[in-house]
Amino acid sequence: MTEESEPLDPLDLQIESRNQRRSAGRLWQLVRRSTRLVWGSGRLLFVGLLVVQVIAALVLAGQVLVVESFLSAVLELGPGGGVPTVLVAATLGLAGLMAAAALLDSVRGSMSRFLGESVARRTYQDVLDAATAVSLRHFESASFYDRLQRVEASATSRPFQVTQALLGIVGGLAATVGVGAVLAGIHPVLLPLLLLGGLPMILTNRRESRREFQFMVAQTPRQRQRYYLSYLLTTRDEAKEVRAFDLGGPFRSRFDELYARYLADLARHLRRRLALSTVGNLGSAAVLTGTLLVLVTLIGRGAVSVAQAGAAIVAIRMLQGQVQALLRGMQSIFEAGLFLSDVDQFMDLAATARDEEEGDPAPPTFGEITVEDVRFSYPGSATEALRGVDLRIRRGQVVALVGENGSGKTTLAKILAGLYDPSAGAVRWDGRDTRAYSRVSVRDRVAVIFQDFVRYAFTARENIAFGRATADPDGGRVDEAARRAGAADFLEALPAGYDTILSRMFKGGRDLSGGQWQRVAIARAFYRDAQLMILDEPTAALDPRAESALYDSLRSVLAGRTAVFISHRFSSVRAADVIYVLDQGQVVEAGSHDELMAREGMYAELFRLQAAAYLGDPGVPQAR
Ligand SMILES: Nc1ncnc2c1ncn2[C@@H]1O[C@H](COP(=O)(O)OP(=O)(O)OP(=O)(O)O)[C@@H](O)[C@H]1O
Repeated sequence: MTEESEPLDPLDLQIESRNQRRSAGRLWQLVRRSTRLVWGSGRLLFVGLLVVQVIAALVLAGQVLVVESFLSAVLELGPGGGVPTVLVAATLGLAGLMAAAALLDSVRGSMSRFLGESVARRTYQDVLDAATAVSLRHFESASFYDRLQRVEASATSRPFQVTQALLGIVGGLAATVGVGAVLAGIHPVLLPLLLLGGLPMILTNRRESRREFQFMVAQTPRQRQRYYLSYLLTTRDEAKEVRAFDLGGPFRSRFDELYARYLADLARHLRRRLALSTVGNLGSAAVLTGTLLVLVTLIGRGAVSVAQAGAAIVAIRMLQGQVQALLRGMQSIFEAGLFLSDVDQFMDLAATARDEEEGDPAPPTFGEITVEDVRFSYPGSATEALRGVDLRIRRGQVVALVGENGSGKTTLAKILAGLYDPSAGAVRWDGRDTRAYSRVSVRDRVAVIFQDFVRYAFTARENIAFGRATADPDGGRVDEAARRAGAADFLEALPAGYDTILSRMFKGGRDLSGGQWQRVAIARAFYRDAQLMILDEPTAALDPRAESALYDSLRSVLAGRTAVFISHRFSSVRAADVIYVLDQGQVVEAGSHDELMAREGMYAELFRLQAAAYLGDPGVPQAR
């Protein structure tokens, strides 16, 4: 897994160049971005919470005032005298305000939890939309997976953090202003002193959240390896092989090792964070001590009364909490801001992909598809998978692609299906470059089934009808597609017929054999009813009878449509109208079976090799 020799991945650079400035401007920008996010997810609740925050701030300020009158009434109490009305009122007022503060706190907790979940839902929707919209080429990049992992993880927790941070800032500000005004009223010098106490924390918080983000970025690749190992150890398909090869132990050890490294890194990271926050807290405590000393001096000089001093201490205590809430909110928003930029950049990838999707709709059908000098390299790969491929496919033809492993057949199929754009050269439909059409409309005209088609853990009907998922499933067409693919008999025999879930993962579900699954996948392609059908090794798992039946019926199923199929079985290939032989990313031969046999080239050699293996012809070598 050495990355050094690999070409630079452009997504890496975006993280490197991430702007990590901390300034009032950036804070303002983040507050606006977060407000947009929260506002878009639940404006009523958000406004309600802001109102609650402001009321809570007023209640706090009110408490300081009531404490002052309470203390002066207590100090004026003479021995043996009755309890004055003002003291009773102050006591009741204080108790009422404290109860109100506690109540507001609970209300705020419930409301903000619900709002946080609503924001998470909205973010998750956006992330999933973007993940399905991004260009397929991103799925070739490790950095893309790292970012996807971070963004997915952030999508559930960070919106909540952003919501809390915003509310913390608003609440902290309101309370600081309210209580601060009361404190300034007691003596103006106390307020700036107290606010100064927040400064050391501002400075250390900045570094702390930057460290946090860097730590997360550094951990993501190893974290993904860990998730992958846990996936291998807990998923059904992998369970067979993991047991057969007794891989459970080795995978567990790797998992443990990765976890241990993570914990060691986490411990180091937390120690550094703790050191930073200790410095910040000690700084604040020093300023607070100074403030209290000033207060004592002011009492000594008679500049404030004892009752005022008592109220000031309560106010200082409260303000300290509020200033800290404000700072925590700011830190949180900076911290979440780094993740929000991650999310935004992820969304940008999807926006670029959507641009690629723009263009005229592809024509409903075509007379001829030409592939002209097409070249293609996978992102991050130095070698070309296709090196100047030319092809001509006429409407109604059955075209076969053959060649040895890694010769570029599947890559060509992906390009024909509109999943990738060529790096150079063009694919033309009746002379027009397909890049002029929206890719989604090109893909709409194509039905493609890859070797590693997906086995959806949904019903048999859905597995077939996903061939055209934008329309409601059509029962008649599902039956028809299944019949043509030779899947109808065994699907009808399932406990709930076409409504049986094709997985043991869910209750009442049944699994199918490899060949049966392949027929379901072929039925999915038939159901799509597209002008061009691309089948990548469609019969690899079929028994000889099923394979022969499929090819016998292929032309009638196609009914004048076009098919491109990839196969290593020459018995199926020979019936194709045109066969293209690929070798190391280039077409080296093309023609019908008879023409290619007469040429005595690569095709003839591979064909004879396979035929000899079947017939046991001792005159032909059976392996190279
Ligand atoms: N996602 C990828 N990223 C980088 N290189 C890839 C990727 N997929 C395939 N390749 C490389 O591109 C070349 C062509 O691969 P391709 O899958 O098109 O071959 P193929 O002819 O379909 O092979 P097979 O018969 O084994 O299915 C190979 O060298 C392969 O290693």
